[in-house]
Amino acid sequence: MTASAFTHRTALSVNVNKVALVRNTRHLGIPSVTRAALLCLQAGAQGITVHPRPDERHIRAHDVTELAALLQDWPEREYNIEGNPFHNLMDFVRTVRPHQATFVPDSEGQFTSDHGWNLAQDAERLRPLIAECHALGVRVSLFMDAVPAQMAAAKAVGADRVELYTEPYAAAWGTAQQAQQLECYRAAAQAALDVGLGINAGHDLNRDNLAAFVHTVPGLLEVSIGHALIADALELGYATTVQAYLDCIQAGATATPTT
Ligand SMILES: CC(=O)[C@@H](O)[C@H](O)COP(=O)(O)O
Ligand SMILES: NCC(=O)COP(=O)(O)O
Repeated sequence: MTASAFTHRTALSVNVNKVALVRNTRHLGIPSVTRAALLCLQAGAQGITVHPRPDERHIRAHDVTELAALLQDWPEREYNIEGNPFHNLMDFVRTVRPHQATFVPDSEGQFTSDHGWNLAQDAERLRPLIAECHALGVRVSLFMDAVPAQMAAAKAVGADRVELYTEPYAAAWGTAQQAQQLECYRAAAQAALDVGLGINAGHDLNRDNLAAFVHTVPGLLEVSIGHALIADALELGYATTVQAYLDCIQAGATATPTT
């Protein structure tokens, strides 16, 4: 896969972790992760994101390879794999060579991502892994807190982009801290731009808080959104789905259904 084919500004990459989470509660293969990804791509999403955690609570190894095969049929769309490169991420990167690897400093079994890299501590360990990704043709984004002073360190270690961790912004949405939080992200993005980094963002972005973020944060290349988007997809689809089941019941009551 080549990163250069992907040029859309403020792309939406749909994180399908939560589809796998539901799928994993039965052995029936539904809902299908690849089918969900296909529907998102058909609906216009510019990319697909997964975060295959070591405990496989949601995305499993076969999902990563099946999604890579799907993305081969969508050459202008982006495949982004997130994870800790000191745990399982690099195995996926070496096998699949996604357009982008997002390095996230999660511990094994972590509930969800809740902080960015401490580069004062981890830069030297990250440097060779970033170089390996580049040798494989894979862009590297580092998951970072919105701290302007950290952006030069992200550039210095060899990252192409940073993904700004947006949970603090999302938590401040609708409170007196909203404007102050937005300013933190604007300043962090400007600092990243100033040193030549691309800017991604994600975590708890949703239909309420997204527009102001896109409007305020300069140079925003990509947002990856999973939890809220999948929840919305469920709710926005209830009416159609309930009607389809009522139609089945009606069909069974009025005629002998074909088997
Ligand atoms: C890096 C990031 O913010 C997302 O990958 C988030 O951690 C999703 O992971 P879960 O779906 O396991 O919460
Ligand atoms: N990188 C963030 C991501 O992929 C999705 O995060 P969330 O929307 O599930 O919080």
